[in-house]
Amino acid sequence: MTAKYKLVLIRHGESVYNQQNLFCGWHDADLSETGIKEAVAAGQLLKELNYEFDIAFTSVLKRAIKTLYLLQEELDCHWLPVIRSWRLNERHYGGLQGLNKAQTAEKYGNSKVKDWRRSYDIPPPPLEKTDGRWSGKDKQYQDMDQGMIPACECLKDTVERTLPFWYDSIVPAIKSGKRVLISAHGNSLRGLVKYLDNKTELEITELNIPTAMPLVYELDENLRPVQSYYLGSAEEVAAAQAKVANQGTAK
Ligand SMILES: O=C(O)[C@@H](COP(=O)(O)O)OP(=O)(O)O
Repeated sequence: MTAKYKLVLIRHGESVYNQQNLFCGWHDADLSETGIKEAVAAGQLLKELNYEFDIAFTSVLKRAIKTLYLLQEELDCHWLPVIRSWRLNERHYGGLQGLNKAQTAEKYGNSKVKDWRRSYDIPPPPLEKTDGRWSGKDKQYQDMDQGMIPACECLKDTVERTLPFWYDSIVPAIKSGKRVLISAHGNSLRGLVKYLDNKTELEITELNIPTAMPLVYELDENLRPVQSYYLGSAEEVAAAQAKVANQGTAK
């Protein structure tokens, strides 16, 4: 198989919720100081390696939008068309949003928290519409059909709302020869990786995506992966992935 297209995926830099080890989901957390530095470093790395883009896609959450902006800053490409969609948002973490991951594991057990975080089809507990954390009150979603706003999502739900955007907006851009950058989230990207790599529901439970490490997909003419790799050393990537995996275990 010959690679025809290159696609770059990146999870945003560390957010303040990541820093405090809180479930974030659709909560619009900002980048932490570390997250800003991580995004700048990722942009510098892309620049050093001569990456250039023609279009970018991101979510409607500021941690992904600001990460993209910082990459554009380093790549000197603020002219880049940027398409934002709620369909690239993080998975909705329902009633877990705002709770500490390690404390939740102490309360419910590591295995339950791993099911909530990494299983394909086990959803976290739902949020009630009366809950102050209900996403329907956030400005981003005022024009959206309120019936589409999730109370919680498992990875399967996330994949089901991300893939229409992949097919309708991202695929045409790639096929027209545009070099595409996607700045998104741990789980919206896990869903996309599951789809691209055709991973099983079991395999995807062991996949963790680190913050602000560019993940390159080389795709053939049918957009099937020829190869994929992180930019950065294998040790660094493995350590960052292990750190993400361990966030959900009781301390
Ligand atoms: O919602 C969250 O807490 C994290 C992912 O959490 P885990 O599934 O890794 O617990 O999302 P992100 O920081 O990528 O937007």
